[in-house]
Amino acid sequence: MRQVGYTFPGWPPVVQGVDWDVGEGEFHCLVGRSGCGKTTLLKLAAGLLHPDQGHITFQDAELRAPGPRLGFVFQSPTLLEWHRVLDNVLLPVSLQHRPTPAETERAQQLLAQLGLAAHAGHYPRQLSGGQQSRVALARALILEPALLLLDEPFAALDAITREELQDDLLHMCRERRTTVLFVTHDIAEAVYLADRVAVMDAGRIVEHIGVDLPRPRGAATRTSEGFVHRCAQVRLAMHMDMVAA
Ligand SMILES: Nc1ncnc2c1ncn2[C@@H]1O[C@H](COP(=O)(O)OP(=O)(O)OP(=O)(O)O)[C@@H](O)[C@H]1O
Repeated sequence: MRQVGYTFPGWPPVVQGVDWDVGEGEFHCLVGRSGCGKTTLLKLAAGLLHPDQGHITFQDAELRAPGPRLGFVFQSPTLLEWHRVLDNVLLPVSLQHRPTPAETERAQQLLAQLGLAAHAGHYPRQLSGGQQSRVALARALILEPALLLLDEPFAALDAITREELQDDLLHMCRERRTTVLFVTHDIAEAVYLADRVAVMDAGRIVEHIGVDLPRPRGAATRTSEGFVHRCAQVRLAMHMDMVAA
């Protein structure tokens, strides 16, 4: 992104002067206070909104090509209640053509990887919140997106389920070398997941913080000195030290 800006008509600018480079296969988290413009920036990245200043370019040939090479996971799972879990996962395929046996097999594999093999024939209302979030993740991955965009996908979950899903997400994305932009207001979540954390304030990215903690990450990461140090660095960039004072 180069000098990207966006203004809703009749309102002050929501995103201003954003420069953001995301390398192929990297995991970037975007943190910031409520209302600072994170979702709007993610929608710009997804092409759901178009910048009225600056530009966004994809160097990855797959993303430049036409077609759905981009996956999106929203804060609520947004599953279709009248479709079974397997059909929800296959929805992006069904919108294009009747799923082939190979695609159905792939959906089943994704569900199995996310611990949901036994739930393929269930309806969303028969699942817990965490299970529904996993289905939404499988649906976003079914077309093997080169870029995955997630907007606070685990915000409504309890702490343990959330940590499990963070590990699932990391594992699935590393395996596929998916490039990820993940919006959260949870600093620990951002540091645990990311290669880089972008800190946003009042429509601008005020700092990009590299997170060089070793991978694969796990329980030991969350209590390591490096992790605590990086969290403190992000807090400082968000001026949360002043709030605490
Ligand atoms: N359709 C709209 N029209 C006018 N203003 C909008 C519209 N959508 C969002 N805004 C404003 O843009 C600003 C940024 O909103 P955005 O949803 O991007 O913030 P956010 O950082 O994702 O917030 P949160 O963490 O609470 O989800 C807010 O002040 C919001 O009121």
